[in-house]
Amino acid sequence: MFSRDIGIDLGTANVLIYVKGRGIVLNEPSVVAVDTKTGKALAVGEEARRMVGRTPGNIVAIRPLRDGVIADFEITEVMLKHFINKIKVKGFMSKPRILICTPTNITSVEQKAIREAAEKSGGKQVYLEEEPKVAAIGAGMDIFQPSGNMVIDIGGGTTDIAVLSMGDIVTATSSRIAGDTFDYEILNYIKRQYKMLIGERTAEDIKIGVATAFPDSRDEEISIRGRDMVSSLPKTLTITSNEIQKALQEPVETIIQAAKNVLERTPPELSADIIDRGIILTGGGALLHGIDQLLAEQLKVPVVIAEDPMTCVAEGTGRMLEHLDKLPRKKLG
Ligand SMILES: Nc1ncnc2c1ncn2[C@@H]1O[C@H](COP(=O)(O)OP(=O)(O)OP(=O)(O)O)[C@@H](O)[C@H]1O
Repeated sequence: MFSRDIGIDLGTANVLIYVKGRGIVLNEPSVVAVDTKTGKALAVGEEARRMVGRTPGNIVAIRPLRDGVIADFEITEVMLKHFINKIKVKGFMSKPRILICTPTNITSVEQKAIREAAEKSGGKQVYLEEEPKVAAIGAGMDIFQPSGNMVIDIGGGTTDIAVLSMGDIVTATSSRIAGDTFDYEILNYIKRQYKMLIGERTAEDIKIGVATAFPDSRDEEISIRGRDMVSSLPKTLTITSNEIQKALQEPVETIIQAAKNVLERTPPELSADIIDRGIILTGGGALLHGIDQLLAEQLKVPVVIAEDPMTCVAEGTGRMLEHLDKLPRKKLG
């Protein structure tokens, strides 16, 4: 066993771990299945995700980071420990230095909790770094030059929007409207329109399978199953892209508005750079069909989806691990 530095994208939907010299070695959902009678964790990650919405009464599948905050400190710690142990078993390391990415708007209490969870999971030194900065680096932007770069990272629980220059954030905002909100809006739409209850997993399948953010740009159908609210019996429905585009209008508009606010607060020289370089979209929400097209139309700036938007943050931690010794003292644990 030897010590290696590791980077963690501690996301509300997925956790990715990057080991220096190896690349991404773990990519699992941020879910823990807990026995409510004993309080014990029964499964973590992919195994626990398969249980979401399908557990008997005494087992709950918890997403400890729901909505971009640490909703459950203890379970977050259990999850982190489990994942770090899992890669240790593969023989990667003893006491690693850990770089963890967090959303921009987390409180100092939450920062402390993440740091402590990482330390208790075996981290020798823990460094915290803001997610949009690392996402931009992972997407291949050179944020260390004196010029403006803009990134919109749409994750499961948070959307982070930032303009970066000379290695730091110039203007930024973080919103809790992201991938989970899209699922929630779809679930509510089906409830309102068809009086049918569906689970979160089905809502996500609809989003991936047929949804679009840009009107009339996608023409797909999906057959879904749920429970009829009137008869309480199982029911099958066909849902189309057009109706889901309308159901998602409000949260999509909120993200556009947040991006406009960031642009309005951006110094003009940097705005000019952003027109030249375009905005980079990262995070799983960047894969929402048509979101790039709509943002480009509304913001009047070119918009590009990163090559592999869901791994940008983890890849970014990988690049930052090369310079861990040079990170500012304030970031040291
Ligand atoms: N093809 C797709 N179309 C639309 N949304 C998608 C697609 N693929 C994944 N997603 C969504 O991306 C989100 C997860 O993205 P990601 O893994 O980047 O989030 P995270 O980093 O865990 O969250 P956060 O940044 O909020 O902490 C989920 O809401 C998921 O449904």
